[in-house]
Amino acid sequence: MTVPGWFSEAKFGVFIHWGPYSVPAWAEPTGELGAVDPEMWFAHNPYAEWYWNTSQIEGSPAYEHHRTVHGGRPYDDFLDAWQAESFDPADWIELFARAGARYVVATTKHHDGVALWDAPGTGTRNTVHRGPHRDLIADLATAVRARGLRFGAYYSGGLDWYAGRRAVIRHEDLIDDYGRPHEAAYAAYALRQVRDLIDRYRPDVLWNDIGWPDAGMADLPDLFAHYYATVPEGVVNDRWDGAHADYLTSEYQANRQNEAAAHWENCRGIGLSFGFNRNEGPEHLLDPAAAVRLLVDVVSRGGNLLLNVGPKADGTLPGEQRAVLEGIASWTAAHAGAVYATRPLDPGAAMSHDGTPWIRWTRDDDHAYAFLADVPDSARGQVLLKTGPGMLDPATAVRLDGRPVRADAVPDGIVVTSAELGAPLPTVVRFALTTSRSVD
Ligand SMILES: CC(C)[C@@H]1NC[C@@H](O)[C@H](O)[C@@H]1O
Repeated sequence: MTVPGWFSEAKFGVFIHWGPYSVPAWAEPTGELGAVDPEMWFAHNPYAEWYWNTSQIEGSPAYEHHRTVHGGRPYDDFLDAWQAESFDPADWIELFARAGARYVVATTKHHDGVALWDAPGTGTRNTVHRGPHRDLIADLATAVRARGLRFGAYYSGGLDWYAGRRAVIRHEDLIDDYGRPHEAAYAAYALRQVRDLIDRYRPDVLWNDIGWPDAGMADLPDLFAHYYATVPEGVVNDRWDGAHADYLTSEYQANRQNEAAAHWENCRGIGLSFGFNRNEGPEHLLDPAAAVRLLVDVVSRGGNLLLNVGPKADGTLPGEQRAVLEGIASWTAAHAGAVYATRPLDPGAAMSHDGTPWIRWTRDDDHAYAFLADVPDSARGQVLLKTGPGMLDPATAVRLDGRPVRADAVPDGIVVTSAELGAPLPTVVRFALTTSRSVD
């Protein structure tokens, strides 16, 4: 499993889930994938992008909502209701870039089968011919690359409730493969669309989801060969039913075992949903400090964070989600050097710590970076960093935000003394790695 340098150095990407589901924008903020009782999941799905499915499960709150608010109208109506009248891709990408994102992955076709480009086989059921009347993938790819970021394409190969089987997925009668389409006709349909995405947009990331149709598995070696020939620095995720993976993915708290891989990416929403969910309040969203600490934790363990935004149907980013990205941006402005193009610090060199204080580490060739947060008042501005003997030079301690810091060697590490260490947003102290010991 190998990845191009740009991907391993990127550390942070932004995911975009945008589609007809952004019109109802309705789900129950039940909880995080991996922490919700699977028996509850489908009928109380917190993923607003699953609205077509959830709203067809009789007795579910989404079913009642769809009946009473939308009169049980066909889901297809939401494509025409989706106008994207305020869509300004450059504004989105500017915010993502300031927040420190190095790549952006956009849904090109989610499970509802609606394409955000003039996809072959969709006729007029796409955003070029209906709803926004725009090639949203071209708009986004152009804006992303104009800002110097990499562009990735998400494609739902394993589920397509329009071109594939329309089985409503309920827990109690869960079809062994979630009602996924496996027939040859759908496999050909999906293959043609992914090849079109490659040829038109040359995505730097090929992010497939929910696997690939059985009848199409034999097509994949040639598809990947074509992809790498077209995009030499391209990278492919792991959701192709085992056919191939340049890196592994985890989602919220699910598949965390994949984070032991050499290359991995954790993805989640800023809230509990990928598509915009009007029912989410501040209590359901990461605040800036939690988002930064999630990024730091993932990077300290050698992964990338792909953090999702769910735009509204009009093309604006929800204010609460913008605020989180702005918070990440202001922290990143002073601390980028401790995050990007770094790698995990050998556990033997220094210990991370959960709780109070919260401690994480990264390193580059010459320095180690300690991230400190939630230092209790009782610590009176002092934190013991448990480090291996002679690995870090306390005399070289520098706070990246420029505030004064003192570091003293003690028998089992280094004591750092500084004011205002207790912020929920991490304070970063940089140390020179001594040449006396290799810490790799
Ligand atoms: C991680 C993200 C891409 C999620 N994958 C599983 C989907 O069912 C979900 O809606 C979302 O796209």
